[in-house]
Amino acid sequence: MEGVDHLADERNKAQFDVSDMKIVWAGSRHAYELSDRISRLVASDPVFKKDNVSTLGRKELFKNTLKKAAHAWKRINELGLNEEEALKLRTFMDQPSFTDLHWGMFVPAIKGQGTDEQQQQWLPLANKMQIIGCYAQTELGHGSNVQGLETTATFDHKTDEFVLNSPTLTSSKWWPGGLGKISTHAVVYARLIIDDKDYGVHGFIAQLRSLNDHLPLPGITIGDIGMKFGSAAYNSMDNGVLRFDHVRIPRNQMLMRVSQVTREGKYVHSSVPRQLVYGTMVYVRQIIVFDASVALSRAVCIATRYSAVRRQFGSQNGSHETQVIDYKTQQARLFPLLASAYAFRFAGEWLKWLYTDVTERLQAKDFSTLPEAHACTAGLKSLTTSVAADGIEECRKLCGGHGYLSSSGLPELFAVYIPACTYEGDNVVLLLQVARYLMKAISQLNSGNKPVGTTAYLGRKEQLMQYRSDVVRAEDWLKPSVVVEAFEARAARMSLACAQNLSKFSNPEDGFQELAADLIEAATAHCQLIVVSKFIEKLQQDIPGNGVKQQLQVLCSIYALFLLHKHIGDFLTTGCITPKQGSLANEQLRSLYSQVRPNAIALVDAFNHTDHYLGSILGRYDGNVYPKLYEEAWKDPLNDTVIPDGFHEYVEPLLKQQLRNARL
Ligand SMILES: CCCCCCCCCCCCCCCC(=O)SCCNC(=O)CCNC(=O)[C@H](O)C(C)(C)COP(=O)(O)OP(=O)(O)OC[C@H]1O[C@@H](n2cnc3c(N)ncnc32)[C@H](O)[C@@H]1OP(=O)(O)O
Ligand SMILES: Cc1cc2nc3c(=O)[nH]c(=O)nc-3n(C[C@H](O)[C@H](O)[C@H](O)COP(=O)(O)OP(=O)(O)OC[C@H]3O[C@@H](n4cnc5c(N)ncnc54)[C@H](O)[C@@H]3O)c2cc1C
Repeated sequence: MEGVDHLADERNKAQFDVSDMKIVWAGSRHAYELSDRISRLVASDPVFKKDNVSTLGRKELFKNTLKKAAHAWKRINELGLNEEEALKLRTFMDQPSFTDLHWGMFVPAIKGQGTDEQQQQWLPLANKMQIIGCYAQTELGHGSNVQGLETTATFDHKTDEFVLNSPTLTSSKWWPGGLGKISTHAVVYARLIIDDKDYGVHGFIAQLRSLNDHLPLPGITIGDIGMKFGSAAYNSMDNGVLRFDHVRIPRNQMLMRVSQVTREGKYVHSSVPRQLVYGTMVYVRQIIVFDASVALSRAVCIATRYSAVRRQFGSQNGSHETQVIDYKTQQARLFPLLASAYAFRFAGEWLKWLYTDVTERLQAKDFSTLPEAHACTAGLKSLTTSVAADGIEECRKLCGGHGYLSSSGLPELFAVYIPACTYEGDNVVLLLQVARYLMKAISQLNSGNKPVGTTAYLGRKEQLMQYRSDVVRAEDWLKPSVVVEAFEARAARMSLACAQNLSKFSNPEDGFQELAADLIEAATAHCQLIVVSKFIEKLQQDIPGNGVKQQLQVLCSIYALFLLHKHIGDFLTTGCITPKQGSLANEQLRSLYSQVRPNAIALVDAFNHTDHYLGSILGRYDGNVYPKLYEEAWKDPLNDTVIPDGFHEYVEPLLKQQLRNARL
């Protein structure tokens, strides 16, 4: 039944204009048109075909990735794509490769931490891909504890060079993507040593491989760290190991925007805060939040479309069985994830704005919003990637047995996505950073320092401690102010309780360690408040399109009330709401699920994912699942022959032996 839209009835039920929602999802008409054009370009290019990658061995997979990365670069140049378009093309290629780190971390690290001269020296080479770089920070012994890194960069007065060295096994760089087999250069994080004095971790540009024959330069040991989780997944990336044996680099290859070393070996710290050495991580965390909405939207799109196609039970007098999407349990698992995808999209948009704002301020030497930018990027990175990773796995279960098939696209999506909970900062470690930020804001309340930005609500401490929700009917929970107040009161009370408990310790650090589990719950409540608030703020904007705003209002209420339901313990124990108000929220949630139901397919269509990008038979736009699943099974390499390799060698003798035994 090629060409038939099996989901047409579902699409006809929609109560809003999908084409307008596509623009809201993309962020602007320009962003929509760009994504639409580039995703189709990639989907129609046979080199970017990806339905066979999960059956490739590591070497074949890696070669296939190199081929795609080279082809992407060729197409970018042939078509004269700008930076934004090129990024989209690599995104829709949908196969992690060394280029992600080159463009995503190496180039931004030089831009953020290099002086103007250093940028002029290195960026033209990197931008033309005459050199390929990676971000070599993590070591075998330390990832989270950046200050604990062991690689050294010792200044040699005589030669005006730094000597890079890996003094211990645990100082081996371990994990950097693109390092293992491809990068010619790296931004290497190492302890700066001058005259036996340790100045802490700084970034250095080091050449790793010859530009003539690609062999490692003298003194450099380098390789891939081996297979990772899943089949294809992140195995298309050459995460690497690197050791330096007294490798010399010129002094001007230390990234010197934040601090400098002079020819005389004098360490000079500029007025720029030292934390800017961590700036590339802030940049990438902000991208990762945006990416979380994309990853979750892919899984939700697959699970929603398939839930409308799949039928189980409920047939009466020969009628159709029930579509599984009509089961309330399916809705209660799926629709909060749909709402979360939208919520993270708008949180990501806001975070991008915050990041741009902080960058502009930094140029003007205003560093005041850097701590807020760090706390928000760290916290939202943690929150959104954890939800997206768990959400992808939930979507797999929502698709029943077929969700476990590689051709559902979900196992691959899960395997490639879950390291996002670890890379760019372990999610727990990052929440602890948020908790520190909150405790600091609270400790400053009495000194007249008014909290600003996302912690401004803590300034209304007295009012929030008095707060009691005035909800009396289920519909009251639809009012944005009612929701925001409840979330603010819960977050404030959790943080204030932690602060009070911390004050009982004579050594605050001991208290912080002891109360860490409570602190990350308070940090989570704060981050959830940010996402809820940003969704609500988005809805205060003018949103054109027939029925679009109404749908987003429903999703926003689902996002908030689902969280309230899930964390009901927090809201009750802090005394923000009563059990009765909690059950009214739940009642409202059920009604909201019914409102989403007719719009569900259109809401996932609004993501505008091509079938190529989704890479899922269950999530096909046309819903033609069964014939395609059946067809796909026959393509498996095991089905190339009727009798598999090894049968005659191992199984046939066994069968024959058993038959002989039976005859005796
Ligand atoms: C297809 C195309 C896609 C392309 C799209 C591109 C995407 C690209 C691909 C991604 C693909 C994955 C690629 C993974 C790449 C890695 O994973 S790279 C390695 C990442 N590593 C990490 O994230 C390590 C995590 N650890 C850390 O960030 C820090 O060391 C920690 C945890 C913040 C602790 O730092 P610390 O200095 O020991 O800590 P602490 O004493 O707590 O902090 C000192 C002060 O600095 C502040 N601070 C700490 N960090 C920061 C910061 N970052 N900024 C500002 N201030 C900070 C603290 O708030 C504190 O301030 P005060 O309280 O003193 O005012
Ligand atoms: C796929 C992938 C790609 C990567 N790419 C790069 C790259 O390109 N460049 C690069 O430099 N690095 C890269 N990394 C490394 C990555 O950034 C680190 O693995 C990450 O920052 C976590 O650090 P860790 O491995 O030291 O974890 P650990 O800190 O050892 O974490 C182990 C456990 O300890 C807990 N823990 C640690 N510290 C604390 C604490 N203070 N309080 C409470 N609990 C704590 C954590 O929550 C976790 O449960 C990559 C990693 C992966 C998986």
